[in-house]
Amino acid sequence: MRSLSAKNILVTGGAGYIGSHTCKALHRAGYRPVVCDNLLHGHRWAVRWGPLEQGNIADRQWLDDVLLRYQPIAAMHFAAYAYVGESVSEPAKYYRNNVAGTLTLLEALRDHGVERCVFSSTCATYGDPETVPIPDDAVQQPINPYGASKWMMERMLADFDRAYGLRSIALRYFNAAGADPDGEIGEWHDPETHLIPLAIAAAMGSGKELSIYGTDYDTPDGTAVRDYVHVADLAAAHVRALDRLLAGSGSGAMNLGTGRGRSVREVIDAVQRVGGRRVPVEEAPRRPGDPPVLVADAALAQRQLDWTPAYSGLDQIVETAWRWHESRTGGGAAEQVIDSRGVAGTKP
Ligand SMILES: NC(=O)c1ccc[n+]([C@@H]2O[C@H](COP(=O)([O-])OP(=O)(O)OC[C@H]3O[C@@H](n4cnc5c(N)ncnc54)[C@H](O)[C@@H]3O)[C@@H](O)[C@H]2O)c1
Ligand SMILES: O=c1ccn([C@@H]2O[C@H](COP(=O)(O)OP(=O)(O)O[C@H]3O[C@H](CO)[C@H](O)[C@H](O)[C@H]3O)[C@@H](O)[C@H]2O)c(=O)[nH]1
Repeated sequence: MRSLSAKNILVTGGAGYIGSHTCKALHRAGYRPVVCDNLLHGHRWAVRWGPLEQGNIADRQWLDDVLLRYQPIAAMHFAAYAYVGESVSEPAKYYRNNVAGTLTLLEALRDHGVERCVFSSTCATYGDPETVPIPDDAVQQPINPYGASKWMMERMLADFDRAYGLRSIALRYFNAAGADPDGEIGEWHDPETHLIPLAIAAAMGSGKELSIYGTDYDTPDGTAVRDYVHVADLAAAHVRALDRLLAGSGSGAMNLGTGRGRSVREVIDAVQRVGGRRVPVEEAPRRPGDPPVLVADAALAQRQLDWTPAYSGLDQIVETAWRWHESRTGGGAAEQVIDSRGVAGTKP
């Protein structure tokens, strides 16, 4: 059966955290997100604004079938593995899924005449930056396989543009955080490694102290500094990038961040302030591969997409994340589970 909607957008990884929030924004903007996700890290409950096609982007036959049935006018490509630490110990897994998977996807898009793609890139492509805030045209020198895989994916997209006319915008997000302001969806990674959900879980009594990874950085309070940007702002930027491509713009790449850095201790203070509960902490050594400071200069997104973050105040981010976490867990600790790899995580 063929769906004749002229506004179908193929969204790989649309059952994941940032992808699902973007599906909601796409739906609001009048598009129909067609989610392609293998549900390895994504959730069926997060797919609410269009159909779910379950499969792996490395499966060309499955992709052909989906592309034939929906005939999307563009793609958004979120599907990837994104654990920096794991990418160091298991690089093959990252190059296989992120790079080889993307190659299969791009070939399929090319062969089915899909000529527009918005891509999830990351500040991890910059490595340890020379200048902070990091300009959009800073040198990309990734320092871990995850960042390298994303850099390679950007390169592939640029080459596919030159050779086959596939126009793309790579959005290099800084630290995605927060949850849908309406409380419908939110962040649920398993295992969770991100600072804000871990700090909230610790405050709610997960029984685990929050480790502060590094207190000896050359920063005002000694802890690492990041640029936290609300996931709803990222979602809005994706829709703007898509509109821009559909209006005929050429390819590009740009940062998405607020331009404001927050230290780990500032984030902990915000969680305590918003949640009204203490975050139990322990000081721990630096996490390998963590740059001291990552802050965006998002001038290009401001100029080309007319994008400025609307929800990315730190307290706003923490409030939405706290509410989401509370709605999933009832304000207590989430059930602890051990997955097949022996990694501790939480169950929604
Ligand atoms: N979370 C962040 O702070 C952040 C920052 C910068 C960039 N990014 C990038 O944004 C994207 C989304 O991140 P997220 O935090 O939402 O991650 P996520 O794990 O929640 O979402 C990724 C989704 O892709 C799916 N997926 C992975 N490999 C697949 C495959 N081969 N075939 C089909 N589906 C597959 C997963 O099941 C998951 O639903 C990723 O590409 C990530 O690298 C995230
Ligand atoms: O338990 C924790 C977890 C994190 N941190 C610190 O908090 C900061 C933020 O860490 P996150 O794990 O939340 O985010 P990252 O900056 O490591 O990672 C994000 O940015 C990366 C680019 O560097 C990738 O794009 C990745 O997908 C994205 O989640 C870092 O300084 C980290 O060391 C802690 O102190 N304790």
